[in-house]
Amino acid sequence: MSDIFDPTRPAARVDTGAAEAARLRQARLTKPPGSLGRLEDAAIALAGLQGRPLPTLERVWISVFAADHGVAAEGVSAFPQAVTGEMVRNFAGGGAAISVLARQLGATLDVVHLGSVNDPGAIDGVRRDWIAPMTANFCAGPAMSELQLRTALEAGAASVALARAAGAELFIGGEMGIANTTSATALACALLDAAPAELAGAGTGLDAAGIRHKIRVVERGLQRHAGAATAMERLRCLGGFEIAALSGACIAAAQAGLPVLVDGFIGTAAALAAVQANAGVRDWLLFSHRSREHGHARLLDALQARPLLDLDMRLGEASGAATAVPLLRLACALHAEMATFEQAGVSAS
Ligand SMILES: O=C(O)c1ccc[n+]([C@@H]2O[C@H](COP(=O)([O-])O)[C@@H](O)[C@H]2O)c1
Ligand SMILES: Cc1cc2nc[nH]c2cc1C
Repeated sequence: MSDIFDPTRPAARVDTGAAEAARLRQARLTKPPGSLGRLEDAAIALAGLQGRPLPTLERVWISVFAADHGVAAEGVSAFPQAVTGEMVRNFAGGGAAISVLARQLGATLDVVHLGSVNDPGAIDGVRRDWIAPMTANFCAGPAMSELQLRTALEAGAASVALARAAGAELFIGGEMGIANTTSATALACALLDAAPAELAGAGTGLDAAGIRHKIRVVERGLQRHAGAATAMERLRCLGGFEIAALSGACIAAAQAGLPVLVDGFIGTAAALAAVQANAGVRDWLLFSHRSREHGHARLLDALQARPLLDLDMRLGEASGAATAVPLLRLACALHAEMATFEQAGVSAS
């Protein structure tokens, strides 16, 4: 495999033989066929993705990418921009939601700082892959230069390479970036040819007037970048460093044959950009939850994705994906450890 990250290189093939073996096993387990519902589907899907009839999820890797957004200057978030850099420290210090969830899961938490306005310098436990303090305000020009987009995509691919080297069986990408729901909304509108009012939501907690203002900001961005015709160009003009890193991670994981569990609204917008750039990526994506963020359901529909959970979460940081891991682990354990009708001497239909 080449070391140079090429987003257009095709995704790996899913092992349909392993998935079929898992399907046959499910039919022989001591339960009415289909009675474990989507836990059965999850085990079968993971078997195909991991290329073995008995999938496991012992080693879970979580990368959280953090970056600031120039569009924050338009007053589109309920929180100040300084929070992005402050939360980077909190991730590494163990006090953020994802820090707790990762500890509970025994998962690796990889924190990647791509840029924030209050540069804290080196922080223990944070990988610094600095691009710039923030993106440019997309109302005024492209959010990223071509080099910045490439660097951000590669940051995601580099995290996937680390996950693989650590033997990860599942990759989870998360994000932190004040104003990034505005970026993700603009990107999603461009990718889906949707109106901002259909996709814009409260983010960290805007009121109705705040959401109306956010819609106008997204409209200005879309007008400014109406000429962006490809998924990657839309990502460059309207996205963010952490969003592009998530897209790069989805693509690199799919190319390497590592399943990805997608998080919330921002993660799904990044995944959609990845799939539009490289269609085979879709096969490698599992969807964890439906975020409370208004536009998430529409994004999930566009990807024909049915997430496992619907808990009104809207935090980001990979928190929704991490919360779904215990369910996936239960699906694997049921699949591997239940007795068959034959073994248990139970009469089949
Ligand atoms: O993941 C989600 O669905 C989600 C929904 C709303 C907000 N967030 C988080 O909130 C931040 C962005 O919100 P905002 O209002 O500043 O655009 C960013 O750090 C995200 O991780 C995340
Ligand atoms: C405190 C805080 C934590 C977050 N984590 C992800 N997005 C966030 C936004 C805020 C404001």
